[in-house]
Amino acid sequence: MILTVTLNAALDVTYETPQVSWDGVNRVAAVHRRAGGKGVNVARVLAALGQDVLVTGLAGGPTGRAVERDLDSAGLAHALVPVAGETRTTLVVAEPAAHTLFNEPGPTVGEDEFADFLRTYEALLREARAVVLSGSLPRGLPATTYATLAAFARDRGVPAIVDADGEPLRHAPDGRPAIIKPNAEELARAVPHGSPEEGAEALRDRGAGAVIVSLGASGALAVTADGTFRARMPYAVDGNPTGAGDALVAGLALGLVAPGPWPELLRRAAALGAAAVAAPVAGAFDPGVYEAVHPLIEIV
Ligand SMILES: O=P(O)(O)OC[C@@]1(O)O[C@H](CO)[C@@H](O)[C@@H]1O
Repeated sequence: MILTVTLNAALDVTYETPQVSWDGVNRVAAVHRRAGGKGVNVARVLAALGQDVLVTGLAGGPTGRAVERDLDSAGLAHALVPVAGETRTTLVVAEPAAHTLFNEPGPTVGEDEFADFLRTYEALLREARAVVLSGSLPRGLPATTYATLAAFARDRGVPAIVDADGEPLRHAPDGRPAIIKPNAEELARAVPHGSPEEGAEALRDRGAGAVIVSLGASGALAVTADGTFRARMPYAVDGNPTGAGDALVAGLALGLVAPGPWPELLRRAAALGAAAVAAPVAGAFDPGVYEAVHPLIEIV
């Protein structure tokens, strides 16, 4: 199976509204509530593609239980390690032309709780063909956490993908993951000087096998051992971009369990990202958009 790790799991709430009045009362047209956090979204996309997946991470309190119940009802296998703190809620305010996110920081995790997680992680790695390490870290965990988890997996022969921001992204190459996937803003924060290509090369020089930069409607950039490739999108897909990066990561994870030429892997990953924009909530994608856009993506 493919293991996805969501240390800062969330109950994702999406409010659809025609227009927000920031100093007034807003009536919400539609509400979606479901288990989220980036690794959960990756797992949803992989499961929809017929892959065997398992969700792990940390969950606590009534919100953590709501996350587990929602994973059960989605038919997603999970082994979330309990923590004393309360799992967070994230909120997307979705207007037709703007999507505003409010991400709570999440619980504070103790050393003993993380040690419990490591024991579970080690056991699950024995069955894993690839591991995805995604999203923010809850308070209490060091910025080296993803580097540690990637190195742990690598030592056991399991390739890892890291999708992180800030200090955890800066440290990620130290764990020598197979792939690091920042978006352009995250990459610019981690490597402030130079172009996205130079930034990606810098992360690769420091230990990542490949660096894939998601560029929103402009596609993606891949700096790999086989060369540098760009996915150019034929058109911009309208919708909710929240979770598009997670769908792209799901595509990259497929490439770790069934390797192929980078141009093909990148085209599929970029098509999944675009198809996720067409779905109203993170973790979903529109198969029709995927089929339509996939053959039109140019790889240069
Ligand atoms: O706060 P993080 O962990 O960086 O991001 C969390 C989050 O906003 O990312 C997903 C979209 O990628 C949402 O489903 C989710 O809750």
